[in-house]
Amino acid sequence: MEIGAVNSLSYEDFVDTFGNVVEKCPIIVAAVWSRRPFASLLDMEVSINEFIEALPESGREGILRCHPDLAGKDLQSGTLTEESREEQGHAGLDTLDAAEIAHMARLNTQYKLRFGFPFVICARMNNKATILRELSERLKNDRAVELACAIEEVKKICHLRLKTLMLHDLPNKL
Ligand SMILES: NC(=O)N[C@H]1NC(=O)NC1=O
Repeated sequence: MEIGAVNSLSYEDFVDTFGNVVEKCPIIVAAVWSRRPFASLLDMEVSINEFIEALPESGREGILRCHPDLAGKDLQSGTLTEESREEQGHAGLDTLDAAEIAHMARLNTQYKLRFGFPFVICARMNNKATILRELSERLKNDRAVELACAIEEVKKICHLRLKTLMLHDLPNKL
């Protein structure tokens, strides 16, 4: 997929196509559309990241709050977005036993009580063991450090979603 084809998309098609590169936050690509033409996919990704970084703290927290819990109720009830389902499946979170689900839920709850947003990590770059380890470790962070760390994970998820779209899904969509 050529960046030229992306640059020629109407904002409706652009948002339809890239709306979930940041989970349930289509407003981000809707805003970034006006920064076209992009020189490359990387240029578009940089624009998304700059937009996120320019948000006030409440906006960055809001992005995190749009993410589903890992191995949480959306996974159990089949209501995850397609992207999130694939990512959580890739990390093996769809094959946890009851004790592991309960353990993850306890840590997720502890994390949310401490920070006021859900634990976010790039599932495709992890597995169940590293996710549990990171969840326990990051619970010890200061709030500001943790917010920055979680936003970096959002950027990693966005990077892989963009790459997947450009390599596989986009030729079928456009
Ligand atoms: N909570 C959380 O990290 N969710 C996500 N991580 C990821 O890779 N996909 C998600 O939906």
